[in-house]
Amino acid sequence: MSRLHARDLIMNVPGRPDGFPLNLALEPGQTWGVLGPNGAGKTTLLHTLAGLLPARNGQVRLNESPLPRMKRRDIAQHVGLVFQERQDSFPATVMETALIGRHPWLSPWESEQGDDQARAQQALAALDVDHLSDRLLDTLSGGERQRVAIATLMTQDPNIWLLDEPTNHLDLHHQVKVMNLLRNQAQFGKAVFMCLHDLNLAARWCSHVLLLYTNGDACWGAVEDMLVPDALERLYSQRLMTLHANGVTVFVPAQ
Ligand SMILES: Nc1ncnc2c1ncn2[C@@H]1O[C@H](COP(=O)(O)OP(=O)(O)OP(=O)(O)O)[C@@H](O)[C@H]1O
Repeated sequence: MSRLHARDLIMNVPGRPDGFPLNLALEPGQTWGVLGPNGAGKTTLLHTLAGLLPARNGQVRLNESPLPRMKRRDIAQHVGLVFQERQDSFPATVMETALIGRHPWLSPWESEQGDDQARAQQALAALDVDHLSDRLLDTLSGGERQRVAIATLMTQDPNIWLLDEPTNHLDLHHQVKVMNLLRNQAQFGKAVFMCLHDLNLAARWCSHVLLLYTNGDACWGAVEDMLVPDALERLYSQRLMTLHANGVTVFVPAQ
């Protein structure tokens, strides 16, 4: 089990005042949704939590160790990140890409073993891309590539999963499949923290929500306390209609 803790964290969004410091811990079993308008700092926050960007103030601690004092490989054994944008510099097959997830667990000259292959195979199957194992990544559709990226994170098997808009490019069936998979991972002890633009996915699949405002304000808590129409309308500068169907609350933008 791992715990990632943002302590008085001010992320470094260029040109923006400090805003509200974040004090939150990602605990095993939790599924967090980070919501906010374009430019609010969601990606910046994810990269700061992964130790890829320095904080302007405050700290990110992994099991009480400040991230900047840790080796990248040690961080990668606990924390994994699915990026919003991917640049694949080298031609690689789907299987080779998934196996990159094992690198934090291998010594520098060690190659992947049968167990690593089995993990990658299992992850690709869980994301319905195992039939594409031998295909070059740059021949895949957007949704297939997104599912390979999530399978690579699953192959890495960190305790803390950070995902930047994991349902980007996915059809409805795969949105549901991926959100179920993420929630299952949390139920097995992972902590999941993901940026989302879809309020309804957050409402149905997240246990906790962080609202990030463009001016640096932030608030967070249990999903039922955070997804209230007034707060969401202020967040997006957009009027919403709230509907109830089959015991589910649905938010729809008013015209
Ligand atoms: N290198 C940079 N130089 C200048 N501004 C930057 C840089 N990187 C990010 N920003 C700005 O910081 C702000 C936050 O960006 P970030 O990508 O974190 O937003 P976001 O909430 O993830 O947005 P989106 O919903 O559009 O993905 C944006 O206004 C962006 O233009």
